[in-house]
Amino acid sequence: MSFIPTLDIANLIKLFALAITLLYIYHLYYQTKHWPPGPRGLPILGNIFQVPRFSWYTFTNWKVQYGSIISLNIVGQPMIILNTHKVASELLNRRSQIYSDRPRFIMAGEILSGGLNIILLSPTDRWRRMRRAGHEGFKARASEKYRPIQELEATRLVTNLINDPENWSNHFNRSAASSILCSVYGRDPIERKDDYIVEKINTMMDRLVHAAFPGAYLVEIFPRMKHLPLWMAKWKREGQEHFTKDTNMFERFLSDVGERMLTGNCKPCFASSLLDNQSKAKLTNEEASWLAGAIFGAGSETTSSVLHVFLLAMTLYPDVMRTAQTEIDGVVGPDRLPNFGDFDQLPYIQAMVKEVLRWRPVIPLGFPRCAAENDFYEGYHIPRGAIVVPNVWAMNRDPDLYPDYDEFRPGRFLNDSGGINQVFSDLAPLGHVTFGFGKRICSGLNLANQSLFINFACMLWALNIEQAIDNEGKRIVPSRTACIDRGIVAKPAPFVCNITIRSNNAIATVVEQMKADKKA
Ligand code: HEM
Repeated sequence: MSFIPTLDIANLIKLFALAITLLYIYHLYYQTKHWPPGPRGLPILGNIFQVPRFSWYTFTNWKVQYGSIISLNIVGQPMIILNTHKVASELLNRRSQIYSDRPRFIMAGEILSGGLNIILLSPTDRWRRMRRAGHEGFKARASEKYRPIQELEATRLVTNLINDPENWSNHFNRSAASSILCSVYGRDPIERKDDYIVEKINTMMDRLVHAAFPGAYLVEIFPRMKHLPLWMAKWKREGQEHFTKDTNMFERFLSDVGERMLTGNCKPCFASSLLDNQSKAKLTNEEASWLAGAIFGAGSETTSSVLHVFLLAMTLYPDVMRTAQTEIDGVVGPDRLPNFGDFDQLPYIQAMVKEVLRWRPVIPLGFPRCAAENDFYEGYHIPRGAIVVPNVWAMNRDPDLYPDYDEFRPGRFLNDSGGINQVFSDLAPLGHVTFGFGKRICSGLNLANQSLFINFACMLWALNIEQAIDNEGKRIVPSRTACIDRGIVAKPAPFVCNITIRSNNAIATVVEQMKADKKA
């Protein structure tokens, strides 16, 4: 009897499959040998099962074990995690010609957005033209023209919090959406968070985030599927239908602004300056429409999530709240709400904006980049096509820059004479890296900073925020860490707190201010 299997056709196929698998594993091993260090994964599947939800915590723990740059293999797709300012600054700022690309999102970027969404675009000529137009609209000087809108929205937010404090989360969502919608499309403030336009754009953003999620669509793993005929690919058919509808919607929003401009009935807004400068900016109608729509999507949920973080910080750090209120009371007094004229005299509130963004970054893993070429960093190979993820959470908690990193302490951004430290550190000039890096740093950071400043100042002028008390008279301390991960944006898990008015005079002043705003 022979123990050597006979080489019939079935055994030949098995042998062939085994050889291919071994070759593939060897190829992967050879390829990954010079990658940055990282946890050992499974053959073929790599580290896919080691990347949990809220993965910024895991990546930050791995920093201790593997260092400032880590590599993972996600079913053959290399992923590089940047854990320190030094490595992020070197790659994303200094080598921006290699690292300004985004990973390819076929469903989200190419089918649902038709290659028109600035956030998902590769650094092509189209991205450059859109980016320039976005910069013109929201650079520091240009953002100042949105200050009246932001002051008005801050008063509205305070009014809503006085009238219905328990619904603070909805008020934050409405307020952020309204403020950015007015800035982008010059619309009147929206009354409800489920406003028609807000809902439409948010639904589109949710669809994009869902589509970009790893594993949501097979076409991301097998890109050739993109070319399947429509009758064979329901997902593609539906994606294209959404794209057509969204494009029509954005074009309608823009043409509506154009019509209001003709009748002299349009407030200055981003869309109106886009239309004024469209030919200079060399944007087609489709491009201009998508740029305005994407900007609303990029700015609304992010800003609202930061307001949630602010409330959590105030609930956990009453001393910080009182220090801020003392500053505001000294500068503003009891008879009017704070406004942007107070900006320079409120350095503690400016520092608070930085600290809220640092303490709980609402995009803890930034927005992914992609290596456009093979590259080497400190002897490690970063392969072309690798997804590059800046671990913003870890950087904002760098113990060398922020020794007590888990504490909410705005004072870290003040100098000895109590003024704001304009450049906190060469590695994190803004004091944090929550707005991203290099050529793709957030286009709306000036608008966002302004909005946070005026909202914090007005809320703290009018309101006290305290821990709620339960039925047994005990304080309800919200979790410092529990959060909701919405795909890219993360915000604190729901919590209760007590929001009360600081004085009756404040109510009267807010009511008067609202009346004046309505008249205007
Ligand atoms: C506090 C609120 C905000 C945060 C935390 C935030 C954060 C970010 C981050 C992390 C990125 C990716 C940067 C990178 O790749 O390095 C980004 C991109 C972007 N943000 Fe913001 N953002 C906020 C508000 C806004 C606002 C209000 C606007 C619009 C007025 C805006 C418009 C954009 C745009 C257009 C991009 C894409 C830039 C590109 O890919 O070239 N963001 N933002």
